[in-house]
Amino acid sequence: MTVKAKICGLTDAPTLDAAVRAGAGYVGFMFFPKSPRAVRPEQAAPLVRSVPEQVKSVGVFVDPDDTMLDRILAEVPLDILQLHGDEPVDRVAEIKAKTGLPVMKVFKIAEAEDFEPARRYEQVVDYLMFDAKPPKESNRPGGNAIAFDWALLRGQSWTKPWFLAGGLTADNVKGAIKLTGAQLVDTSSGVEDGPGKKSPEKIRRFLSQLS
Ligand SMILES: O=C(O)c1ccccc1NCC(=O)[C@H](O)[C@H](O)COP(=O)(O)O
Repeated sequence: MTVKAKICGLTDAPTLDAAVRAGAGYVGFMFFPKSPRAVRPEQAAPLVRSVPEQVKSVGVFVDPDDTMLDRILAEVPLDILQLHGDEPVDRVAEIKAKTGLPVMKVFKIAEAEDFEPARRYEQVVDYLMFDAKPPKESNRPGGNAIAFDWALLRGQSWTKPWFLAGGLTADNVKGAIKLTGAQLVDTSSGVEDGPGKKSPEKIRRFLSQLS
């Protein structure tokens, strides 16, 4: 199976186009206002509508309430909801039932025991994502350009598809895949010239490493 990538934190048509043309399987849009990659619903809507059917549009949320989900989903035709906050398992199940959309739950990893909660969510979610635990000083739970110790994933098996995320770049993604066996990878900072400034060239370089 070819490894598929999610390019996260897209905010404009040129970089979305670069990701789609270079073969991204998933494209991500940030609905966390403190993120340097945040998009407003009216900004995201035309971008998501332009995405071809074979590429999945992922909305990234941090502990969203129903009002926020209703408002954004009324405008933006997302395919998958990525939950990047501290959503408990029953809230994740509620969001999935309420929206009818596949959900991806993110687990922030620094040591082996950080995988344990994922076992409780496995039956409920459609995808898992393993990302690095954010540094204490960060004002966001993801998109921090930090990798965790990928060796922690060795020997683990999961019943749902899972993404490897955190600090992935064109220079390290091949090694990360080799070490972990990941079939799905995610990057944001690694394809930027600065926080929130996606680079079409870096997106193409990253995706070229997967073929
Ligand atoms: O990217 C953000 O600003 C962000 C903010 C709050 C929650 C999640 C966020 N990003 C989600 C992603 O899926 C990122 O791609 C993932 O954390 C990896 O980021 P990076 O280490 O920058 O590649």
